[in-house]
Amino acid sequence: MGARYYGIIIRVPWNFAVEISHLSSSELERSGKAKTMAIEAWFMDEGKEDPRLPNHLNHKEYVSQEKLEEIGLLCWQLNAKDYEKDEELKKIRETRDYNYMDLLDLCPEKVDNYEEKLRNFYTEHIHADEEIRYCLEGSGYFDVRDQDDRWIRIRVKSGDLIILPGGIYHRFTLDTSNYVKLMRLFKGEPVWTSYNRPQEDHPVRKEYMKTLTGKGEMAIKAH
Ligand SMILES: CSCCC(=O)C(=O)O
Ligand SMILES: [Fe+2]
Ligand code: NI
Repeated sequence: MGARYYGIIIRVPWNFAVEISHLSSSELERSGKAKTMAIEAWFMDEGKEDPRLPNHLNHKEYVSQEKLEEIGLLCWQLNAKDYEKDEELKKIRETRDYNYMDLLDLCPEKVDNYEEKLRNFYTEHIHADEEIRYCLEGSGYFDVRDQDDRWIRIRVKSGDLIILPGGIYHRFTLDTSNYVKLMRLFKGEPVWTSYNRPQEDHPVRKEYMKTLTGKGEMAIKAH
């Protein structure tokens, strides 16, 4: 005799079901107590002159963490004051093999060729590897391009850890506070090489573009 079917139907609130179906593997990967509260991000008005201002659109348009994950970004909020002993950070580093670490104190007294570095940071580029930055003090803006090539501005402040996937077009600027202290993490020997746009033939760029298409197709199938 086969298993008997008792006809139990579990009703799941509709929006709860939607939330689960939209849980990305990255969200599932993020375990532990680290807060996954959305980091602040918005679409940029590209016509504005001062890159260090927030440069919102006239009608502010914020970007969700889910949207950021769609384009391959990951972010956590940790306790920056405790970075030397933080178990959450330790776990992220262990899980993702980030064995390299250094600190970048972005001020003219501590950085050689400060102005030139800032200019390079704000020149649209990609890397062959992930860019992992953990903001310990101060703040700044990471701008990333979305699927439609629009700039999304991501505000990082003390406690924000952000991972940009290899191949994503991005840039960085200080904000009007003019100071940031960042931890840089890396898997193995660090490579900081930047490839300025256009890089459509770069193999890592091509791989990255495939991850976007893949997600698009899945989304269509799921509907
Ligand atoms: C100041 S760290 C962020 C700048 C950047 O994109 C990079 O270092 O590659
Ligand atoms: Fe970069
Ligand atoms: Ni959907």
